[in-house]
Amino acid sequence: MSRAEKVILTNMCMIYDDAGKILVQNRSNKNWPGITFPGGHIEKNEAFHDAVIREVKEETGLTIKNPILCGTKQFQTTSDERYIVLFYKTNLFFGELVSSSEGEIFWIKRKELLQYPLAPDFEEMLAIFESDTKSEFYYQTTEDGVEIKLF
Ligand SMILES: Nc1nc2c([nH]c(=O)n2[C@H]2C[C@H](O)[C@@H](COP(=O)(O)OP(=O)(O)OP(=O)(O)O)O2)c(=O)[nH]1
Repeated sequence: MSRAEKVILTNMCMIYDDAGKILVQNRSNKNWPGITFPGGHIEKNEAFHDAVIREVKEETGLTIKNPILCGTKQFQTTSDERYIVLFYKTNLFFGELVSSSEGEIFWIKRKELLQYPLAPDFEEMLAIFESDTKSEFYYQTTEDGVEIKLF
């Protein structure tokens, strides 16, 4: 029996600077709207590293260097696909900030993040981006529904 499964691969990148700021996107997509980090779908035959650099460029105008894989997020879609988000972070970037149709891009102070209308469960995702001991955000399906697990 085949062990292959349907998977959707995406990425997301936390870009931060040395002054305590992070770059956020106000997603205009009605599907999972709100403040989040830039990112998008990984294309067929594309290295994960190249995909995050491309998505950040498309959505922010910035060119990032040395994105570091720092975690994952997963859930099962209603079409029974495994939806995977690869989390990256970097403080190396250059270029001019330009927003895309995906949503406005702007710098905020990290300590003020919770004052913004975050995308659903983004605060828990951020815990993974910023943790040295946890690297997985997982929506676990239980008899009572779905719960967030951080591993
Ligand atoms: N649609 C959706 N996206 C999510 C969820 N959780 C989560 O981290 N994401 C992230 C993964 C990606 O960074 C981004 C995918 O957004 P999208 O589906 O609008 O894809 P996109 O248009 O940005 O992708 P692309 O066409 O530019 O390649 O959102 C979620 O529950 N639903």
